[in-house]
Amino acid sequence: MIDYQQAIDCIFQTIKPLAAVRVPLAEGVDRVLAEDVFSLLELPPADNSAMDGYAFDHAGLADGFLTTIGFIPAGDTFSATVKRGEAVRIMTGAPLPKGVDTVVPIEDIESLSDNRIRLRKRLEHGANVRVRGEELKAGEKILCRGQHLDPAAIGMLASAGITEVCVYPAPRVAILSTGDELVELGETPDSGKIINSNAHLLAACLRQDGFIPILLGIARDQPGELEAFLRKGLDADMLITTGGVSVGDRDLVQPTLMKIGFKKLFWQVATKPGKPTLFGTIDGQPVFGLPGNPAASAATYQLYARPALRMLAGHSHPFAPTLRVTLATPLKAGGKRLHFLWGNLIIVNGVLQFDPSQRQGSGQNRSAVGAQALFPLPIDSPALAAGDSIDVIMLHLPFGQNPSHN
Ligand SMILES: Nc1nc2c(c(=O)[nH]1)N[C@H]1C(S)=C(S)[C@@H](COP(=O)(O)OP(=O)(O)OC[C@H]3O[C@@H](n4cnc5c(N)ncnc54)[C@H](O)[C@@H]3O)O[C@H]1N2
Ligand code: MOO
Repeated sequence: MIDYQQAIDCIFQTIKPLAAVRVPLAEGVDRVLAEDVFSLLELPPADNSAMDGYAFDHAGLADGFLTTIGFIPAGDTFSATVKRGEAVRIMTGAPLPKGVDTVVPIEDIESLSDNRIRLRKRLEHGANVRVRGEELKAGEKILCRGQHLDPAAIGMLASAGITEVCVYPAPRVAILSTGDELVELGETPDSGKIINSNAHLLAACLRQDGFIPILLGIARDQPGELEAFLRKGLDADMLITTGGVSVGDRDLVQPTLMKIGFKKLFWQVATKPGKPTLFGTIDGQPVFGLPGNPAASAATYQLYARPALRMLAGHSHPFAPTLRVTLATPLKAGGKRLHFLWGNLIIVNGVLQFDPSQRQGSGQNRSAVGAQALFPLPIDSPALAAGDSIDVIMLHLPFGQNPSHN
C-alpha cells in the first residue's frame, strides 16, 4: 500500500493540461491562460485627470490664483491651449488640454468673482494626473501563460482591447455510481436500497470548482453492464466512479476497467478515509475509482480528483494550500493510517482555529457538511491538546460567520 505523498506525487507526474481553446473573453473567467497576452492599446490613451477639479500649468502658479477659461467633461477634448495663470474645469477621466500638467480637486479651491479661483493648498507638480501609457503600453506583455483569469484580469484584458483568449478548457467529468443497492433521487428506496447521493455530492463539488459534471447514472454490480457504462465515460476529460473498489465479492470496478485498457497507477493508499482509492489512465484519460462511502468520496475528491482537475485545467498550483492554525478541541492519538479529519475554521480574536467535526465516519455524508478544512492527523501521532499548532488543508474560506462573533 502506498502513502498519501506517493499518491499525490503519482497524480502530479501523470496529469498534463488539456488542449487549449480560443474563447470569447467573457468565457475566459476562472480559466488559465495558455499563451502570453500583449496589449493592443495604450492606457490611458492620453494624459488625463484623476479628479473632478481644475487643470493648470504648475510652473505658472505664482500666487495661487487662476482664471478659469472653460470646461472639459470626460469623453470630450479641449482644443485651445491653456496659458499660464489660466485653468480649465475638468472632470475625472477627461484628457488634459495643451499647456496644463496639474489638477486641483474641486474641494481644494475657493470660487471667486470674475471666473477666478484660489487654491487653498499647495500641490506637487503633476498632482492628480494619470499619465498616458502609465498602465499599459501598446504591444507590452500584460499577462503570462499560466495566469489564472480572475475578474480583474478579465477587466484589464478588456481595457487592452483583447476580445478572445487562448485558455485551457474546463474539464468535463463523467461520474458513474456503482452498486446494486442504489436508486436515483426521486425514487423510493425499498428494502436494502439507498439513494445515489454520491453522484449529487460529486456533481456539486465539480460545479463549485468550475468543472463540468456529466452524470452517467448507476451501473449494477454486473460486469457486462458495468463495462458498457464505463465505456460511456471515455469521451470525457476524466472519469470518476464511486463504489466497488474495495475487496468485496462485488467490487468489480477495477477488473472491469482492466478489460477496457486501464493502466493502473495506484490502488489502496494508507489513509483514512480513502484506503481503497484507485487511480490510473485509459488512453491518457485520468480515471479515479473513489470509495463508495460518502465522506470517503468527498475526501478523496478534495485530496486527489480536485488537484488532478486543476492540473487538467492548466493551474500551476493544483493542490489546496495548507495553513498553520490552532486546534480548538483535543484529539485522540493517530493510528496506522494518515487520518484526514473534517473540521470548521473559526476565527477567534482574529486567529484561525480548527474545530474538528463531531462526526468523522466515512459512511456518513454528515461528517463533511460545512467543513472548511481537512486535518491530516499523522500516523502514530500522540494525542493533541486544544491550542496545539497544526497544519490543515484549506478547502474553503471560512465565510458565513457572523462578524460580531469573531
Ligand atoms: N474487508 C474489507 N472491507 C472493506 C475495506 C477493506 O479494506 N477490507 N475497506 C472499507 C473502506 S475503507 C471503504 S471506504 C469501503 C469502500 O468500498 P467500495 O468503494 O467498494 O464501496 P462499496 O462497497 O460499493 O460501498 C461502500 C458504502 O458506500 C455506500 N455507497 C456506495 N455508493 C454510493 C452512492 N453512490 N451513494 C451513496 N452511498 C453509496 C454503499 O452503500 C456502502 O455502504 O469498503 C470498506 N470495506
Ligand atoms: O477508507 Mo474508507 O475510504 O474509510 O471510508
